[in-house]
Amino acid sequence: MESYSIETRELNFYFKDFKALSNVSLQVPTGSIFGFLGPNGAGKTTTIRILLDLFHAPGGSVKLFGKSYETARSAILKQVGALIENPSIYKHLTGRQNLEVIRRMVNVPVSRIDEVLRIVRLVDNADKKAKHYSLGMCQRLGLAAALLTDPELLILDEPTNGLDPSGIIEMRELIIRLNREHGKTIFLSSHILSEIEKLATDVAIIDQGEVLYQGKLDGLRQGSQLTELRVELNHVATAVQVLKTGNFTISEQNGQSLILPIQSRQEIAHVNKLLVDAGLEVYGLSTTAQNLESIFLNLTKKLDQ
Ligand SMILES: Nc1ncnc2c1ncn2[C@@H]1O[C@H](COP(=O)(O)OP(=O)(O)OP(=O)(O)O)[C@@H](O)[C@H]1O
Repeated sequence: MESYSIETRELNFYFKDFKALSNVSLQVPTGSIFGFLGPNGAGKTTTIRILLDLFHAPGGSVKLFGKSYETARSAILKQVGALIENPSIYKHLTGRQNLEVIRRMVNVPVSRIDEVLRIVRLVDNADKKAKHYSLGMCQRLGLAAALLTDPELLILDEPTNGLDPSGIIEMRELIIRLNREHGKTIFLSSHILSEIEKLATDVAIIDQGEVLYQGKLDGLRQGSQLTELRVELNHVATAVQVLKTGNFTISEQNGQSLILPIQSRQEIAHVNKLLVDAGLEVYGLSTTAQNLESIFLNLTKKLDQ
């Protein structure tokens, strides 16, 4: 049986009258890099705060390593390292001194500082003041701090946010190394599909507080029967109106053609008939398999309709 480092059931969360999370149930397999993907405002940070016991979701349940915070709070927190957006770093101290401040709080041997500096590849800059660090180096220092206790699970909220391309690549490689070489289970949030796609073994997609998909990334591709239909015709604007009236969603349009997701061959015939019956001239109909980006967009767009 698969074991889960994180398991939540039916998490609901309100900010006053606003429902930020709706029945969020997650299962994060031990050993996975689990991508928690959703647009801005989807509820990722709120979920992460609940996972770290910073917010409480009444009625729902949160288990980390099969234990709940009510009975095993300190045992759980010893096994979790977190990086939530920008880490708090004393800019007037060096990287090493920053780690020393935290080391004393978490009470691990001094030798661990060199170990984590090596893991995040900051050894050469360890004695520079943090005010001279790039954002990517600050993020890696934050991760080094989270690694001091050698936790089993890392929870990272948008760890590549704001980084330049080389910082993004370094952070991505670091996350993969932490998973493969150091055996960490990694839960990481992002609003960028291509980021998650390059890293994650498993994924959950959240939008407007609801989990829309959960499972392997490949399952998302295979599970989606959707393909895209490109229609070339004479009056695109009129065609858009006709198809919207027929309950189709248009994903793209330009002067000569439009693109819409379709689920079956019958829908192709139906689209064609609607357009011809409306007096339009259809010059071409062609289908392509949807890429992951448009599967994601379609999933998250459905809720807005
Ligand atoms: N303190 C708060 N008070 C009221 N509403 C809030 C508060 N914090 C978040 N929200 C709202 O709850 C929803 C979920 O926010 P959350 O920060 O969890 O989203 P997110 O997926 O992490 O987005 P982002 O990537 O933009 O941080 C959003 O609509 C947000 O505006």
